[in-house]
Amino acid sequence: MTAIIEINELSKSYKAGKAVDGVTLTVRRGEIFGIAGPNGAGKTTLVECASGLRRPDGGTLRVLGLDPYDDRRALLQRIGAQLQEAALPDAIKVGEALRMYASFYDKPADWRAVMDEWGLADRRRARFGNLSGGWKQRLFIALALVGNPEVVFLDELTTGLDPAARRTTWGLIREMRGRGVTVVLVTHFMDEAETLCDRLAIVDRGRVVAEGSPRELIAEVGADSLENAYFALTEREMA
Ligand SMILES: Nc1ncnc2c1ncn2[C@@H]1O[C@H](COP(=O)(O)OP(=O)(O)OP(=O)(O)O)[C@@H](O)[C@H]1O
Repeated sequence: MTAIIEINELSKSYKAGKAVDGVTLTVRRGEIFGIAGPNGAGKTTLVECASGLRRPDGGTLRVLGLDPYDDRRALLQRIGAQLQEAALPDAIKVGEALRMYASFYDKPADWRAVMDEWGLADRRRARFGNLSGGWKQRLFIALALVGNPEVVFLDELTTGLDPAARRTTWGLIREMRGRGVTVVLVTHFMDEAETLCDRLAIVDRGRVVAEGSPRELIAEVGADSLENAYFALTEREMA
């Protein structure tokens, strides 16, 4: 399988210290790849480096064959990123948001078709601020896809959702993969990673402590679930 993201010995420090400390990992085209780890492990920093938002201090990083920071104009045309809630004004309507985001891309998808595909047509005139958490997430997914990206980065997409909305969102993420989009998913939920991810990396203190399919990680430490494997791999954090 072709690598779509190749990260080699990547490091990034802030004033307080190293956030990413020699990370090496590969994401393959067409997979759902999870990044899990305790608070402050460096997951968001890693994703920000991969999507061209931060410049790493060391190591190499290629996304779709591009250097995310130096080639970020070209990269931004080919990736999708989940917005933070604050990125949209409450008053914007669903249809307006999709049309606006489509205009940022050279070769966008047909935003009306994306709106239909993701079940948002009935809410086209609804204002963002009036949507429930589940519908906001659905809009964020549609906005991440409106540029026709090859890779999508999702950071804690299901945090704060009720169980039904979470399950629906899992279905939407699988649908993305079904359409050939590679998905990088930062998550705190091991049930989510176990059911959704083809492979994942567990990151702790800026380093990858394990990488593989959920089954491989479970076998690596002889656990009975990914959650217990996660605790075994990161347990010194708990002490
Ligand atoms: N903009 C920033 N300036 C300074 N320090 C930062 C910045 N962003 C993150 N950090 C620090 O870098 C480390 C890694 O943070 P990061 O947000 O990448 O971790 P994370 O794994 O995504 O955490 P969480 O699960 O809590 O979201 C933390 O110690 C954090 O305090």
